[in-house]
Amino acid sequence: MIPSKTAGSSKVAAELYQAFQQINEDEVTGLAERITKANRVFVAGAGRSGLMGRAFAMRLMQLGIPVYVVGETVTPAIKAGDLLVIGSGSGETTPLVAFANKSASLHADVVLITLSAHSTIGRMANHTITLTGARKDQIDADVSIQPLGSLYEQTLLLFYDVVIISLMQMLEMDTSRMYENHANLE
Ligand SMILES: O=C([C@H](O)CO)[C@H](O)[C@H](O)COP(=O)(O)O
Repeated sequence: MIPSKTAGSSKVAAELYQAFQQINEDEVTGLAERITKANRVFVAGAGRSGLMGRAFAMRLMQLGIPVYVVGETVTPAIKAGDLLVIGSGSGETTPLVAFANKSASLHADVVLITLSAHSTIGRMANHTITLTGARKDQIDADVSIQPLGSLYEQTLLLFYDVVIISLMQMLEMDTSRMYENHANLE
């Protein structure tokens, strides 16, 4: 579908607002609690979904939470007691299926944030959080004027940011303490 020339920004804002209204607050606090209970947090995702995961990992680090991005050279082995957070709209992206499988076999906690709760990763995860949006392969779906999985990826980023706010409350952290952990080699 080719978007019309008018009102693109207000349509994007409206569909993002609608997608975000579907988010259950219990899912936000539930993920925040899982993060506080985990020994370490591993964040995984591919492509644009992975970029949102990296942004989330940065904020977790600034909160003082031990966190790694899967695929980085300094990322160690996942173990029982750790948490793997996967952001995948399809829940079918091949390397992420392998990460979920390996983590589950090692008894790490696996959480998937997705559009597809019944996907391959959804069936393996200990917990699945379902967001609203268009899957990247549903190119004719009438869910969004944006291409591919953009609406899902934006909603994922905002969901991650709301989890950070919940963690700030739980850990009694404020933005000035988080700023102390901000990168200074940039
Ligand atoms: O980069 C992506 C693509 O541009 C879709 O908008 C996806 O985020 C990437 O392909 C990963 O897909 P999912 O695992 O299905 O989120």
